[in-house]
Amino acid sequence: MRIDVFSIFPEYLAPLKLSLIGKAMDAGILSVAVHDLREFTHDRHRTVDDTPYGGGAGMVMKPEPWAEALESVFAESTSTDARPVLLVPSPAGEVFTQAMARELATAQHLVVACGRYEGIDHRVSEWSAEHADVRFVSIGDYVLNGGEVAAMVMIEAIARLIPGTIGNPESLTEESHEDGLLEYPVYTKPASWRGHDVPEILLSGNHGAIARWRRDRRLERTRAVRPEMLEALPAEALDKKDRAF
Ligand SMILES: Nc1ncccc1[N+](=O)[O-]
Repeated sequence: MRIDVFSIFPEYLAPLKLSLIGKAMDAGILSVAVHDLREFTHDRHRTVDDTPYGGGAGMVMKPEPWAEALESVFAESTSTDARPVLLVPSPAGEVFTQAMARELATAQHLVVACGRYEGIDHRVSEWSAEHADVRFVSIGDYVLNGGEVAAMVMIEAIARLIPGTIGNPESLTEESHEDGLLEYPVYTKPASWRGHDVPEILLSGNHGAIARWRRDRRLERTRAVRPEMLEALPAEALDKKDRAF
């Protein structure tokens, strides 16, 4: 997968080079390029914003720098069969979920437009729709100062699902939100620590009982913290023992 991120604060995206994403990039599984939007301006002040038509506070990002920036990578989209996906982090977007991360992990080319100020001139997304699949996506119902942090969140959630990125794919199976239940509590040595002991069952070596215990903890935690997730589960996802729990 190729990811191109555009921002007026490219240094905000520097942490992407660390840890898993860094390794995936070194392994050639993933390429992430961060571009400075101001490289696509031509005036002395490298202007990217202007006052909003219709009045109102704040500034709006001008269309032309964005069009030149996006054009520079839309054209390079290696795969002719799949159009690039343009992700626009926005509080007005569809909510980002694990299911969406899985869907986007199959894309060949992701382009992320990090807006600042009051947002990007809407015509940019209209124009982009001729060249890419445009998705406005929100990471949550709160307002950030720009799209950069949201871009980091989404890129990490997506990139870690690309085969080969995570060392042990097994570790992806029983994670929160992967199959509709929250994950079970985890423990490691020492067995007894400051008066708190690891649940006996986990030391028993009885793998069937351990699997049941873990499943019960997942049901318990999901019911306590996210009951709506339990309601949303398809009937066949819960076996008889689950329902008895
Ligand atoms: N919540 C947000 N606030 C500002 C920009 C982007 C955002 N988001 O969720 O993607």
